[in-house]
Amino acid sequence: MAVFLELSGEQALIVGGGSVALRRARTLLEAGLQVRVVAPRVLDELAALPMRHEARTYRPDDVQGMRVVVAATDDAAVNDAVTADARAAGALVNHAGDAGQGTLRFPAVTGRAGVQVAIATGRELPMLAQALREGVEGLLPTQADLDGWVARREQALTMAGSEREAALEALRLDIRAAIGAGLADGLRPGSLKRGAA
Ligand SMILES: C[C@@]1(CC(=O)O)c2cc3[nH]c(cc4nc(cc5[nH]c(cc(n2)[C@H]1CCC(=O)O)[C@@](C)(CC(=O)O)[C@@H]5CCC(=O)O)C(CC(=O)O)=C4CCC(=O)O)c(CCC(=O)O)c3CC(=O)O
Ligand SMILES: NC(=O)C1=CN([C@@H]2O[C@H](COP(=O)(O)OP(=O)(O)OC[C@H]3O[C@@H](n4cnc5c(N)ncnc54)[C@H](O)[C@@H]3O)[C@@H](O)[C@H]2O)C=CC1
Repeated sequence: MAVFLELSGEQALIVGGGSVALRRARTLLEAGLQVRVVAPRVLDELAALPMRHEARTYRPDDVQGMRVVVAATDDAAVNDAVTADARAAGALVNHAGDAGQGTLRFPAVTGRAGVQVAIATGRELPMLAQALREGVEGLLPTQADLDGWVARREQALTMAGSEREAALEALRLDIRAAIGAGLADGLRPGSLKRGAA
């Protein structure tokens, strides 16, 4: 199920301190969560982030009170245990090595000016998610586009009856045309390579 979560200010636990933990820490901090990391060793880039680090191995009571838990150690048995403990404690949990055990999957994300696009492949194929993300990036409207469209929509909503419908339809067509222009640009000959012809 695809949803956008509003978890600003909530507590998150990341178990593990490697490159996956670093990616998850950046995502969670950007979303405004308070991040605690439990791992004997963490990457320097992770240590530099505004999070609390406890330099030790995982203990089952670490998940208590957490809204989000990430199991990202290099030990599959530990990740399995963290995931089971977190589920039992009612937290949302991501298992880095076997996402199907958890309740949270992390998509490839792109966005601009509040518009967000998240991509999941329904399997473990991150390079497809990354390629699709790159394809979508060029379609994102600018802040000025968005401001103009919001103003036009608000104006249309003050109208009544067929006038309102016509104004909304004109806006819909203009938005589609703008996105379509971005698509056409991305599909110029040679810009999409499907392997040897
Ligand atoms: C299930 C999922 C996790 C989940 O949802 O919890 C998952 C699983 C696994 N990834 C693996 C490997 C890598 N993943 C990345 C990068 C990303 N992986 C992401 C998502 C997901 N990865 C979810 C499915 C997404 C989907 O397909 O819908 C992205 C989009 C988001 C993010 O993680 O931040 C982010 C790109 C962000 C961006 O650029 O926008 C890189 C680095 C790179 O490519 O540069 C590598 C190393 C290269 C390689 O191996 O490909 C492995 C093998 C591990 C092993 O070695 O055993 C597994 C596990 C397995 O396959 O079992
Ligand atoms: N979802 C994804 O996109 C990806 C998932 N993976 C999976 O995620 C796992 C982790 O990958 P990396 O971050 O590259 O690992 P890594 O090897 O760089 O880091 C492992 C971390 O786990 C910590 N750790 C080990 N035992 C622990 C314990 N008992 N308690 C707390 N911390 C402990 C270590 O101190 C270290 O910080 C991989 O084993 C793989 O299964 C790997 C690459 C991408």
